[in-house]
Amino acid sequence: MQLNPRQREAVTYIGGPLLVLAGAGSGKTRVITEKIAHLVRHCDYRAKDIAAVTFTNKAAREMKERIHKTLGRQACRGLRVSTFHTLGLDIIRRETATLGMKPGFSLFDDQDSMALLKALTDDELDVDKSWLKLAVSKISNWKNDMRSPDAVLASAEGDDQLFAVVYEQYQRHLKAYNALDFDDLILLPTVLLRDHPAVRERWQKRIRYLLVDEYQDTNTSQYQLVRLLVGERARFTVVGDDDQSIYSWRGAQPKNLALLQDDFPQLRVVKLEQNYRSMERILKCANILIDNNPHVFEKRLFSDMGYGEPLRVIFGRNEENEAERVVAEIVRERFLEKTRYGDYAILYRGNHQARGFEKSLINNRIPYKMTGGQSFFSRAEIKDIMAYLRLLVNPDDDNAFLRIINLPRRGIGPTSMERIGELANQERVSLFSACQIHGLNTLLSAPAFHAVQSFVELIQRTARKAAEPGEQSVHAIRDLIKFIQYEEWLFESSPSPAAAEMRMKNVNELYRWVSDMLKDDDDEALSLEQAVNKLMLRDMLSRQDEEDDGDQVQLMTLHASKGLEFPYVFMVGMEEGLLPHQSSIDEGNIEEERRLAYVGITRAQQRLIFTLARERRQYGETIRPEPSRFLFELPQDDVKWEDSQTKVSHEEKQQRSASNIAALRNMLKKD
Ligand SMILES: Nc1ncnc2c1ncn2[C@@H]1O[C@H](COP(=O)(O)OP(=O)(O)OP(=O)(O)O)[C@@H](O)[C@H]1O
Ligand SMILES: [Mg+2]
Repeated sequence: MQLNPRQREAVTYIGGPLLVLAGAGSGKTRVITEKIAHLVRHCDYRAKDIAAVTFTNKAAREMKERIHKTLGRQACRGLRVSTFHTLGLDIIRRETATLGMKPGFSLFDDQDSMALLKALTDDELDVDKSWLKLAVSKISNWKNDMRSPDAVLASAEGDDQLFAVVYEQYQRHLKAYNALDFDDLILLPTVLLRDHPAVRERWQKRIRYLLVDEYQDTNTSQYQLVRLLVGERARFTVVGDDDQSIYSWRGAQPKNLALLQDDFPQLRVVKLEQNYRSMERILKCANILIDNNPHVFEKRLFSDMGYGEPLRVIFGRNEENEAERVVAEIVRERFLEKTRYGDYAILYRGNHQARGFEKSLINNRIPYKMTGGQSFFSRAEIKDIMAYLRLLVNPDDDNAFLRIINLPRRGIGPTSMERIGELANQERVSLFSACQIHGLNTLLSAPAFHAVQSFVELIQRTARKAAEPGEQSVHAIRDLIKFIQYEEWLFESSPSPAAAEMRMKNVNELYRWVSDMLKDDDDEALSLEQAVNKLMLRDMLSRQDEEDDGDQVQLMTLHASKGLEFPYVFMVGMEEGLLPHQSSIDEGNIEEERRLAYVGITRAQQRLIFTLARERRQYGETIRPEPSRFLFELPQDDVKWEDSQTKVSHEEKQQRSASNIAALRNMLKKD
């Protein structure tokens, strides 16, 4: 592939700081990878002198692969390609002594931070979830703005005074726990480099050239880190697009783009104008949409990939039907056009929207991969309940047994477990069988023995009921979850009631999922054993594929899709309240949502389909959402809305498409 003249200029210019400012798909990331190769091949740089920073782990992985392909693995040794946070962690790890930290620190995620804040405030204040969230975000913002607790305490007014006190305590406790939160990963190295000239010099020598992708999403402390790392020599290239700035909620400052020019007067700016990713029509729609936002920088973007087909808008009856229709579309195209599953991406605003799509893909046996957001089956609560189900269908499943024998707690401790284990070994039977061996009572304490007995009875009783067809087995599972008081256990063991509620919602979802399989109306009802195996297989497959992007439909949030591209894209949930998100509507922050829509649209290479639901369940009630305002901002000549005829004929169409899928599936099976 030939670089165009502007790209070549950006790649070969190493005389001073460089900013590449250009729209989506114009080859900014490409410039970064080519430039790394150029530095190693033609300039006096070794791979280990170079660091490249991207925004997500996935993007870092992809970038590394691209460079490996160009330079070969060997030549890439020591090259740092990572996210800001990983780079920060790297610096912290090597500088624990200067930082006055004990080695072996732990990292706190948002949930941990919330739990700590709750513990700190519990005695004196009666705080609710939204207060805690506000506290977390205030503290995060202060950290991103590099303001220490002391500085905040000195200047805080009104409500902020209380938050400042909490910030100070929170920070003290983190230190006592030898723990860091997410924002510390940037803040600590930044402060360290700022205050210790010797350390700063060491790192400036270590990282002789710095490249930053998605520069528009850096926040103040990240920008300071960049400044400190590049120092006076200012050997760096940053690339970005102000129209794709979508992280203001994490303190990202698109104005950092302008700031760069002030801080580095010798900055060279290169603009790229050709988009090599998308068909012209897709690009036109993206450009027209984003024109509704005010602009600081003038940018043009054209494509000569051909005009392409119209963008489409598809309606689902409800959210389930929306997911079914997307999957039907994929199945149909794959059959008719011989496309690959891996060519499809389903993009949504929030992770909670993914569930229905996962379900529909699984039901149709379509491989998929979910990026970011935790996949359903890796959640602890799902693993717990799955372990119960596995034990019901296979009492000899020792792993399942071990997971749940004392969960929820029933007083069967490690000593008892050891004894049961020894007995099982001795008799060469499974743990569950060992629990039924005469003589176990002499090995365990009386309470532990009784607990084991009632556990065995519970499993046997439920397994008998669950082996009956349809309704009966569904009830058996429902009764089991109630009987073990799993919900109460979640509330006891979760960091917050909100977390417990969310986990219980997942459990209910799994329950609904299994029930549907057990009492399928079209004679396809599965036995519990079949259902459990199907789910397990799905789980194993998805784990196996965690690292490799095989031929799988990609599921991710719009935020996570930044920088990526796919031949066929579905932007789902195109409704007021979802995109733009309700909280942004309330806060009047539509511009950021529009940029998010722009990011989504510009991921598509050949085909783009928007979907939405006519009805959606939300907090227990059914709402009838309005189509997203962004759909109306597109040039309507280029958008084909699915005709919204009367409901009856609409449903007829649904049925027809459902029976079409069944037919297609049968044909594919024969393939
Ligand atoms: N000169 C070129 N000739 C042909 N294809 C190119 C050229 N430059 C880039 N491309 C291709 O265009 C696509 C988009 O490039 P890239 O991902 O680098 O764009 P980007 O500006 O980083 O986009 P985004 O803003 O979405 O991150 C990639 O498939 C890339 O390989
Ligand atoms: Mg990019």
